[in-house]
Amino acid sequence: MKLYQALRNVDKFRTVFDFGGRDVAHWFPGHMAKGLKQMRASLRSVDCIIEIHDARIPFSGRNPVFQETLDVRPHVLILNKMDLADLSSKQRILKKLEKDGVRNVLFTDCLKQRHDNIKKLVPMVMEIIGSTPRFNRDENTNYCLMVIGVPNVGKSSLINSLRRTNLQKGRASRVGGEPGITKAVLTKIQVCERPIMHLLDTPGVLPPKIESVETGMKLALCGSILDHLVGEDIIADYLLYSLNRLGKFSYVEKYDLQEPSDDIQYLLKRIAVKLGKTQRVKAITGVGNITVTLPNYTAAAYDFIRAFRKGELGRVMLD
Ligand SMILES: Nc1nc2c(ncn2[C@@H]2O[C@H](COP(=O)(O)OP(=O)(O)OP(=O)(O)O)[C@@H](O)[C@H]2O)c(=O)[nH]1
Repeated sequence: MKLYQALRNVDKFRTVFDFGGRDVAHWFPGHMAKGLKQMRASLRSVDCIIEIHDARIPFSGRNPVFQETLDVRPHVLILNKMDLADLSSKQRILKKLEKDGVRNVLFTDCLKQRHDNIKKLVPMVMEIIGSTPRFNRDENTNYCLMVIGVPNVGKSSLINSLRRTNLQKGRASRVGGEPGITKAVLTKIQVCERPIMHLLDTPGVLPPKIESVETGMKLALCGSILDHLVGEDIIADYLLYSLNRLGKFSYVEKYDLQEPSDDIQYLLKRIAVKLGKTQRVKAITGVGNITVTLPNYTAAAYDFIRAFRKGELGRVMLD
């Protein structure tokens, strides 16, 4: 995509997104409150909290209930899916997090077979625990960590990655493409032999109250809220708005457009035609029956969102 071509359009892009008076209350399934309660109850036996969040939204959608635990236990924030994130402003992110009291941050890509930062986690945790008086069991050399995070952020993948790295063992935790796959509450899984370290895997929990519709939309875009609860069409529109705002125009070439567009209907039509996601519908008109070809907007929206989540539309920073 030629930059000058794209820049010609910049004035045409929306500068704010119209959420159309949406209410996020129903995006938070009730069963998550139960998960949170169980996690709180288990905190006593935990030496360190590993909070995992999406690197594309380092400030949005972290559960404030998790943040409360920061004062209670040592804490590491893992910003996962770094392969999908534009980390050119990494220093700004780290500074802002530090201002918010988050000092131990690690960026990870859990899909990589061997990732250096995954190797760093155990030593980092040991150092943090070592510099904090151990609360409950001075003599005990076994460590217990709790992994927390919003749905679909990669908790299971992290655990599997740690086991691969530290124990040369395979999968212990089921990885899923849909939010809410980790259903069994608090499974204890060993991730290291020396020292003996266990992790409590927890179900993904969303904040009880999502701070704004925009935060909800960012969580949805990153796959933490079931698409149909929010609506594929609006997620796709928010994605287009975000890509344009960030100047990420690789969708133009991918979908054979002439130039960037801010019109989601137009884009979805093009995607539907390109991918053959169209339906032939019989229409009865005043002059007889005709067959028209209609784009399947929902299927096209889904494809657009999926391409983004696979990283095919470029790396982004949504915060
Ligand atoms: N690109 C990318 N994808 C990842 C990464 N880590 C995990 N994923 C993918 O994200 C999806 C969710 O991963 P899981 O490990 O099941 O996430 P989870 O947090 O355990 O999910 P819940 O059980 O729903 O809470 C899967 O499709 C993973 O393959 C990463 O570092 N990069």
